[in-house]
Amino acid sequence: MSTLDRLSRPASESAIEVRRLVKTFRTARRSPGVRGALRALIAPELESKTAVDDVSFSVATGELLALLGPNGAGKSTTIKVLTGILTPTSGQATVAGVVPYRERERNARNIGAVFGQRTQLWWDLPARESFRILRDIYGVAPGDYKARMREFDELLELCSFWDTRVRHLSLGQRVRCDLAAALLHDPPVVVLDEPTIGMDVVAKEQVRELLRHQVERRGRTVLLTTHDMTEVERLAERVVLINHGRIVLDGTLTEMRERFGRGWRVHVTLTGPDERPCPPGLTVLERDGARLVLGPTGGADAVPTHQALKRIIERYEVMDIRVEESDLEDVMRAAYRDARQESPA
Ligand SMILES: Nc1ncnc2c1ncn2[C@@H]1O[C@H](COP(=O)(O)OP(=O)(O)OP(=O)(O)O)[C@@H](O)[C@H]1O
Repeated sequence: MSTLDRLSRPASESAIEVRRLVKTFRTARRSPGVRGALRALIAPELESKTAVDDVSFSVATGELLALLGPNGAGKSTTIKVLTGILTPTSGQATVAGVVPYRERERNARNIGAVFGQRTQLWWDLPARESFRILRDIYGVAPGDYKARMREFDELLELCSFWDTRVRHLSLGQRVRCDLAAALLHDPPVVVLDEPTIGMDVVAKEQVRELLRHQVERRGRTVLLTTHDMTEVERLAERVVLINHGRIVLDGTLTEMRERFGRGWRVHVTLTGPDERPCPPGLTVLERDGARLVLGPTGGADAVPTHQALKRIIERYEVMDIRVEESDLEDVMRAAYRDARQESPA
């Protein structure tokens, strides 16, 4: 599918469909010591771990979706099913209409994958050689290869290190090469598992810029996992939040803030201590002499912030006033805490 085809497709068509996906791993339980090792060898005691538990979501063509969740939530397992590395225990997944674990080769043409913690390049070869091998594997035409490498170099500044062996690249350089390699065959879908883990701020921004470019200009569909909330804020409009293998929320960033954010607070410094009751619709959350922290009574939507500010200024003699919104890190902390409380023991 060419970039032109992708850009002219209706945005609602799903590029990724995950329906009632379940993945259970069976592993041998090992008791400590030599006896335990022997027992595990002769009569292994198997235990089951359900990493993904009835997960359904879809990603529209040309959309960037962030798959979020705490450590061990089931994000990588979901991504591995989409790349065809893992076969689900039940349920199903399709990527650009192909069932990844049934048609791995066809799926490989439709999907580019980046695993921040692992490289897909040839460890002992210079990065440039890996690109040439991938070019031949995927049959990328020489003109396209040249044009794409030029574009990747402009966005990711690859040429200063692409003659270095992959094993000698720094983490940031290696992931930038991995990204270019994943996009070289122009796949309509890209999945990235923590692509910017351990990167410096400049390298992170380059990767984000490239992803934005891929979605907005190339019409690519991107599924991203990350623990970096700045990344989520800069790139994603929609998020799927999972915990213990189950979906906790599928919605926009605004919906996530509304559900898990603690809303806004107003920090006020008065000209002197003032014991008068606070204005209607507001509650004093903290009081320290002339300093007050006020919040809405009965949820963030109870009073609009501009009304709250007006009422505070009318009631008190104010020296300084500032509104504090809970940031995305706070929202995620609350979401993970909530999900933990709701999850099965
Ligand atoms: N091959 C495997 N065998 C057994 N258990 C596994 C296997 N792979 C993953 N798990 C378990 O499945 C659960 C989900 O793991 P997964 O790697 O999908 O989490 P994650 O959301 O990607 O976490 P993180 O943010 O730490 O990368 C974890 O409890 C993990 O220990």
